[in-house]
Amino acid sequence: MLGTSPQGDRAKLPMQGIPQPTREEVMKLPRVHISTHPVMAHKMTLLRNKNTPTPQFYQLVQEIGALLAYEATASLTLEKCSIETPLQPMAGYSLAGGIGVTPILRAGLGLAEGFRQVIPDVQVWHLGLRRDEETLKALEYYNRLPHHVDLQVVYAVDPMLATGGSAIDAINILKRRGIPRLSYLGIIAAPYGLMRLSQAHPDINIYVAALDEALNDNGYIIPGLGDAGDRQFGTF
Ligand SMILES: O=P(O)(O)OC[C@H]1O[C@H](OP(=O)(O)OP(=O)(O)O)[C@H](O)[C@@H]1O
Ligand SMILES: O=c1cc[nH]c(=O)[nH]1
Ligand SMILES: [Mg+2]
Repeated sequence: MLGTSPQGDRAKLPMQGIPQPTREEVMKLPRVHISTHPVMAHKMTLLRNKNTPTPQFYQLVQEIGALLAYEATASLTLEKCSIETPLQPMAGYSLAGGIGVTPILRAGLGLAEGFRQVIPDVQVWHLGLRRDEETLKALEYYNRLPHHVDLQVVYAVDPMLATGGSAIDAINILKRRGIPRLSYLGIIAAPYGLMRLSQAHPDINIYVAALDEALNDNGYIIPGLGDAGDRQFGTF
């Protein structure tokens, strides 16, 4: 919220005057994957449209989550297994090791559902982070990460990578649990948040559906899609 000082001056907005990198400066960062799939571009346009109603928006977030999961899991390792088809035995493959998905509440919930449509056999580790809209700092309010970790990889999922504060904190929290391999999946990144996440955690892979222009003075991604949590859950 905009405030006024006792002298009557307008308080500074949180991103006002903060330099931001351009799209071109961040799109070549290592381990950053920006989707180029035409189906993704089609769904993204439907998602961004301000006239898309909540039920369709939530459905689209899940569909985009499934597409992102498909792209992000392309490098997972396989192990051989033996099965029998109705006709004969054969050697097949199964994904090696356990997989986890961490929705960053609330807005990550729809993405996690989409991820589970691609790989149903995942552990879901819920983590609640809420961005303080005045300071843009993330506050942790819920944590159901198990103490016993037997996963090969965890995907932190959250639609919006704005200042990057929530994503950086989420990855820090997951790293403290000793996950050997971590990735971040998001729908839209701002160059500023993408650069900060990549610098804070150069060892993780980052998958996003789109890279937008900038953050506005309030820390919202432009052109963006508005508030991803409110649009999924109808809380305007
Ligand atoms: O990169 P950042 O500047 O940290 O901003 C991004 C965060 O803000 C949004 O969540 P929000 O705090 O609105 O919570 P919500 O999911 O409950 O709507 C979004 O889903 C991210 O978690
Ligand atoms: O543009 C933004 C920034 C943060 N959170 C959102 O939901 N949207
Ligand atoms: Mg929100």
